[in-house]
Amino acid sequence: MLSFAVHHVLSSSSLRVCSSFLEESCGRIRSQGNTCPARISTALSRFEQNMFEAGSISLRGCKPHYHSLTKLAKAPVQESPLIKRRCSQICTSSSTWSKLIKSGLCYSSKYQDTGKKRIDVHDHAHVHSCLADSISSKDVDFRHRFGEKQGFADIGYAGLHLILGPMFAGKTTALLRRIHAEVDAGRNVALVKSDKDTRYGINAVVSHDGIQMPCTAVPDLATFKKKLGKLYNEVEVIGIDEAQFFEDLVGFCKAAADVDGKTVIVAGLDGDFLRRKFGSAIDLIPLADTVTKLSSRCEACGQPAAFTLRKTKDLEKEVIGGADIYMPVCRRHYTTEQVTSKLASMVQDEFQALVQ
Ligand SMILES: Nc1ncnc2c1ncn2[C@@H]1O[C@H](COP(=O)(O)OP(=O)(O)O)[C@@H](O)[C@H]1O
Ligand SMILES: Cc1cn([C@H]2C[C@H](O)[C@@H](COP(=O)(O)O)O2)c(=O)[nH]c1=O
Repeated sequence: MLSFAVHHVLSSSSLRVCSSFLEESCGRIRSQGNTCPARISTALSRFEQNMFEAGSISLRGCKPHYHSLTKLAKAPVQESPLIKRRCSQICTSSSTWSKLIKSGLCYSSKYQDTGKKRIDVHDHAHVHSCLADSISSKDVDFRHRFGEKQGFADIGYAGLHLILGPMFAGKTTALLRRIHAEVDAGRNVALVKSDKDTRYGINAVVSHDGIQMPCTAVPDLATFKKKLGKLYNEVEVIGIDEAQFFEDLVGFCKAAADVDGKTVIVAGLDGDFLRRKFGSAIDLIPLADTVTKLSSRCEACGQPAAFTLRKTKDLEKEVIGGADIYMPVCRRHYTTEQVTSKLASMVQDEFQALVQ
């Protein structure tokens, strides 16, 4: 199976272009009398980038390919994480490949703007079921682009997606739905939340409706990465809930999406009960591919609610809780209720002072 895949990869025109590019780069490096591994690995990175941009076939796990690169580079070339992560496309035998194309489940086209090759796969679930007998699910890897029709995959897509909004807006529900879609598409997914959120159990992301999925609960995202260890490289999609509580959110998400080629889906509060910025979820907006601000229903009037009102007198920024402490409200009721609750607490304080 693997040798078939390698054969297919090696005979593809995109690889020929890229391997001649590498040959040329290595030749140039050698003619300059420089066999420094760092230079060779720079050449390799450029090669990989071209390979990726030529955009059709994954070299994942193709050790013989690295063997031939080693020969070309005249230096040991390790399987690079970039290839593993960014070229996660369809890696299968040529016969299965043509079967996919012929079946009409998959077609090959070019991006109109760049002329680069693009593979579209229709109905990934159907592809899986049709080909289950001839390939293992590990051999086929479909990438989703959110916002596009379900089941219509755009391959090679890494990115950052933000789901923001007040409490009870459906942020966790939306996150879990997206994560489920990724799991169904056969991608390796890891879900993480802040360990400050102990409301509905610690090792699961749970929505206010009780929908849940197992997760890792950690104090910060560096700990999450450390906990995953080598597995981090295998993860293709990272879901983050309660993002407002992670101090290292921006650095982690930036590296995961930009450098490590992951799809990162972040759900969290944009503002606190006083409508101040909460944590650094909103600092991700300039870095994000998509930003969705969800709204809830105002508990006072049923209109769309963009804000969270705290029902208690507590003034600390972080107070973990649910409907016992918070309610979603519209602009009108946020303003009036804030004033009312401030007045109520002032009266209560005065009263306490009098009776003491
Ligand atoms: N005022 C409310 N109190 C309790 N539950 C609510 C309230 N408004 C909406 N919900 C429920 O919460 C669900 C959304 O939960 P969830 O996805 O966990 O939201 P979020 O993560 O944005 O807080 C809604 O589908 C709804 O059933
Ligand atoms: C508004 C606000 C909320 N919190 C806490 C309360 C909850 O534990 C989470 C939000 O959870 P959800 O999944 O969005 O429902 O944040 C807080 O500590 N301070 C606030 O101002």
